[in-house]
Amino acid sequence: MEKEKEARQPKFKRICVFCGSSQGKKNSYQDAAIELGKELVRRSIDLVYGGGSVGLMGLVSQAVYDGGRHVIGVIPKTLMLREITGETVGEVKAVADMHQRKAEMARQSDAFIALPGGYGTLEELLEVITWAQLGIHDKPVGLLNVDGYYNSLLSFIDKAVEEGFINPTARHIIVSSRTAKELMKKLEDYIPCHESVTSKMSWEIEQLELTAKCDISRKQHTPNNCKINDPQLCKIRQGNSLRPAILLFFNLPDPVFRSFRAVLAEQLERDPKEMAREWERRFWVSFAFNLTFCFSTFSSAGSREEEGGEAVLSLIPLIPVTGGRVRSSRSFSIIHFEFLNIGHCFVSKSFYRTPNRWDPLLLLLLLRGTLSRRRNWEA
Ligand SMILES: C/C(=C\CNc1ncnc2c1ncn2[C@@H]1O[C@H](COP(=O)(O)O)[C@@H](O)[C@H]1O)CO
Repeated sequence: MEKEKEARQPKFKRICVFCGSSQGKKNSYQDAAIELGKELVRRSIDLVYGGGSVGLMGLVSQAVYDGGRHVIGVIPKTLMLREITGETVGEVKAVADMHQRKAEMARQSDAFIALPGGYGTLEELLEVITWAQLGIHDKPVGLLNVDGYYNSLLSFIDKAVEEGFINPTARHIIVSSRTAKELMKKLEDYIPCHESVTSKMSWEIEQLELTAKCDISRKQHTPNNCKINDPQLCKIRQGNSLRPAILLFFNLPDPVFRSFRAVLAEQLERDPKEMAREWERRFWVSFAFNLTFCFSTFSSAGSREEEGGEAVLSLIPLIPVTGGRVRSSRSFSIIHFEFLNIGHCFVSKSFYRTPNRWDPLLLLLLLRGTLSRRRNWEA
């Protein structure tokens, strides 16, 4: 029964559809847009698209909306005039510009599909393919090749592979098909097999660094507005405990722990082996620190945020002040402690909500995790 339920779960919750703001000359293009909308509905998938009701965009969004699924139209404020884009069905997300629109559409979706379209569609399609190649995301990208509309693009891409401009493994990023049903199936079966230029996590970290820097410069220019603008972080600063996060870190399975450490080493421009040795040397200091941390709470007392835009967290009452930089993204935050050059940890946002109370079970888990970590400490 459980298995059956699992099998019926859609693989994708939301799919982003790129398509023409014009309808195209052949009826088959319009039929395909409507058919794709209906296929999403049949599979209980919501739609993310560029907003508005013009062209194929209007047809696909109306079909999904009429089928009772959620529709999100992401649209730059300047394009919001009804004369330009028509009425948007469902939810409208206003963004500042075309760059933000693409980022938001990508962030909201689990996969991408391009229907026939013009420059706008091609640009959006090629961008998500490029992002997949660079490892920014690993979501499938499908081309609905209605009546062979994209044959020449696919031949061109094959030529670019032949001529050595596209890596043959990256050719597989594009999944194409002539019908919506078949395309959906292929997208569900898609497994990324190209060599990513770099890992998704490195991109997220890079993004966090940038956000942090932007935050800092924003704060320097607006001294009265220097609070970190993250409700989750505010929760920490109001005194929530991060103990389980530390437990998470210490109890991580070895391969995950090592890959975190490798990412950190890369970020800190350190030799991973040397860093592992240093962590080992400082193990007991690190353990004492984390233990203390485990029974302490965060507070904003002594925060140096105003000065440099960095969150300096006070651990009270056991350690008066220790420094740490907090970088937040949608899915996780990095609390990068600089206490004695140890104690780096990644924190899942969901852990912020933990009730702030002392729990002997947490201590046991910490000890268990720490000791097993100690045994498997080597690089
Ligand atoms: C030019 C026309 C209408 C402009 N209205 C648009 N409204 C919303 N989004 C648009 C519009 N035009 C382009 N886009 C974006 O580009 C993609 C489609 O562009 P294409 O060049 O038509 O392929 C689409 O996904 C939107 O994100 C009247 O034709």
